[in-house]
Amino acid sequence: MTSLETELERFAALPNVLVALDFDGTLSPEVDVPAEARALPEAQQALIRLAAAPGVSVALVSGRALDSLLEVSGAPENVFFVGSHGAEILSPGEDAGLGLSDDEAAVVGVLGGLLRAAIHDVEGVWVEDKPAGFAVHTRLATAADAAIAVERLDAAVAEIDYPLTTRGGKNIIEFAVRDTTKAEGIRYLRAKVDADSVFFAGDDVTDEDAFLVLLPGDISLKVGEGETAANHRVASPVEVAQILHRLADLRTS
Ligand SMILES: O=P(O)(O)OC[C@H]1O[C@H](O[C@H]2O[C@H](CO)[C@@H](O)[C@H](O)[C@H]2O)[C@H](O)[C@@H](O)[C@@H]1O
Repeated sequence: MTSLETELERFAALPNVLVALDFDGTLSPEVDVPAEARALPEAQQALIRLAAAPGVSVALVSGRALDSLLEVSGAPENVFFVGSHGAEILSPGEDAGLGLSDDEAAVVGVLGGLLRAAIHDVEGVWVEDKPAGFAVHTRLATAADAAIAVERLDAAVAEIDYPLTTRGGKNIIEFAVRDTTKAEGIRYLRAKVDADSVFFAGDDVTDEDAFLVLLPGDISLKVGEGETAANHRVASPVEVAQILHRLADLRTS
């Protein structure tokens, strides 16, 4: 396999490129309270450098609700923000809107109560509201309690007569009325900026959807352990930040 350095050099020499990045676990180390997550300062600095470089479009492609991503990312305004696993897209200078249908809004209204009732007495498990559904966090629960929560949640959502999308992730299970994935986000962005090549880095199972729609000549970077379709791997967000700075150096040299 071609080395990452060789691929970065080729990528940086192209006229028009897209650098797309997952947030939690990729730019930010994982923390117990999602609202307290922040991009590493080195990563934030690299985003600013890349977003200022001619012919480079930068995007954050996250499972977070768009508002939450805007709050924690610290990214400059001239980047693309893709939230809710591709359901919310904010392009620089444009408006974003999810626009749930009445049916979708009604399901979200009922779903939250069912999920909360299902896990209310399971220690360390809590429900995060999102625009198109909910994320149930189990990071602070024991493995046994997390398993109880998942069993109860499965039973609760079975009561809903609607084709919900369920997504797993790191200490999280999500239920949504939209079935978008990060693949749609990457496809949209590639076309929007007419990218000659795409770099995408991510750490979680939902990032695999994005890796799977990358094309020959794109660069895929998995962060941390676990099976992946990506071609390259690093151990942590610290190394991601170093790679982004290397890209910025190559692009501006
Ligand atoms: O696609 P991402 O940018 O990786 O977002 C995925 C989810 O991120 C958040 O949860 C994850 O990060 C938290 C903070 O580090 C951590 O506490 C939690 O265990 C992780 O699952 C966010 O809360 C979710 O809404 C996102 O879907």
